[in-house]
Amino acid sequence: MIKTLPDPAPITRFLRAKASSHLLVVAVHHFGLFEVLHRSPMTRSELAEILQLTERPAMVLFPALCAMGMLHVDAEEKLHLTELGTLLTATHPHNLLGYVGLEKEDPGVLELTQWLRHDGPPEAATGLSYVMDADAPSPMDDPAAARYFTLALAGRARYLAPLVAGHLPRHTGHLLDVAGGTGFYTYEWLRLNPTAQATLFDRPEVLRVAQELLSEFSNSGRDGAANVRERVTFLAGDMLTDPLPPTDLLLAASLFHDWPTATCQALAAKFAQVLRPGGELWVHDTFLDDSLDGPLAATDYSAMLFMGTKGRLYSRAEHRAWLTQAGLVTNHDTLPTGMDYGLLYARKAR
Ligand SMILES: C[S@@+](CC[C@H](N)C(=O)[O-])C[C@H]1O[C@@H](n2cnc3c(N)ncnc32)[C@H](O)[C@@H]1O
Repeated sequence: MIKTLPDPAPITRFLRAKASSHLLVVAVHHFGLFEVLHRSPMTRSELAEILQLTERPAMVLFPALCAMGMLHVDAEEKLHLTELGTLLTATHPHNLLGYVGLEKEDPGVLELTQWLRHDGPPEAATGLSYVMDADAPSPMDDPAAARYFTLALAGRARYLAPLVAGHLPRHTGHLLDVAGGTGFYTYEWLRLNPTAQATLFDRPEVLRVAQELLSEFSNSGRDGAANVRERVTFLAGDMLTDPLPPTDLLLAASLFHDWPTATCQALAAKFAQVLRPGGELWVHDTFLDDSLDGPLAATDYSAMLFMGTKGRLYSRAEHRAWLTQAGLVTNHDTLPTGMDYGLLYARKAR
């Protein structure tokens, strides 16, 4: 049935398209970015310093403006205005500053400006979804909010999980699905691997919802679905601080994009440690291009994540750097799944 469905990517692209609009207005009218670059091309870090942006906001804003065709990156890694971008500078006789300025007081634009300046909400960690750490109470630990946010991901997981499971190795061993949410990625993989075992690791309130969804999955009548239940262990915990069980395969689906770079590095190292020799760490996510200038679907998604979590989207090269630092062996395979998502993986030496 899944194969006959259209890829829902256009829906999520339109859903997130407001991010481009808001980022453009912020850059033009609240940060003066186009005037700065009009005076002189410069590297990302030089521009971030002038605009007083830290790494995460800069890595949301600059790739987005490149993806929109307003900036480009030269061979020396300097950002320039494109010819289109110069239409947003005051000295251009045909500039559109007044027209774009009609949106500068839009509440979404003002909120994004504030978040980019603070690298997050002005009051620490309030309003963040999908993350649980020591900074503030998490909605993922509130029964109603955990149910709401987990079920919000169910449609995406139902579509993508069979595609992900089809790419993951066939195995008789153990899969650890960290921050597994609904559990659909685990259930679909176990269906294809009839003697394997899996652990779904997440917050306790999320796992309550995942157990209900497993009942639905087990009773679906699909081939191999009925005996999945007896091969899943639900393990509640905090992936940042609690020990994780040893495993042959580890799946990190839509996980790294919720966290800042330093946390991603620490998690990659922790995940690598629990892999058995020859084990594999699989990442399922949307990736920025390694050139950090698109694609637009990714830069819009990255801005939406910036406004809701502690993370952003990262490039494959950024992921591979963490995995290599963690002692794993990476490769250059790119495995698209759907909805602008893809897989990458790294192996632990035997
Ligand atoms: C964006 S969702 C991804 C869920 C699932 N992997 C998917 O792709 O549908 C992030 C998940 O991370 C979980 N999470 C956040 N902080 C966590 C923590 N400290 N320990 C364990 N899980 C955590 C959340 O409860 C949520 O289910």
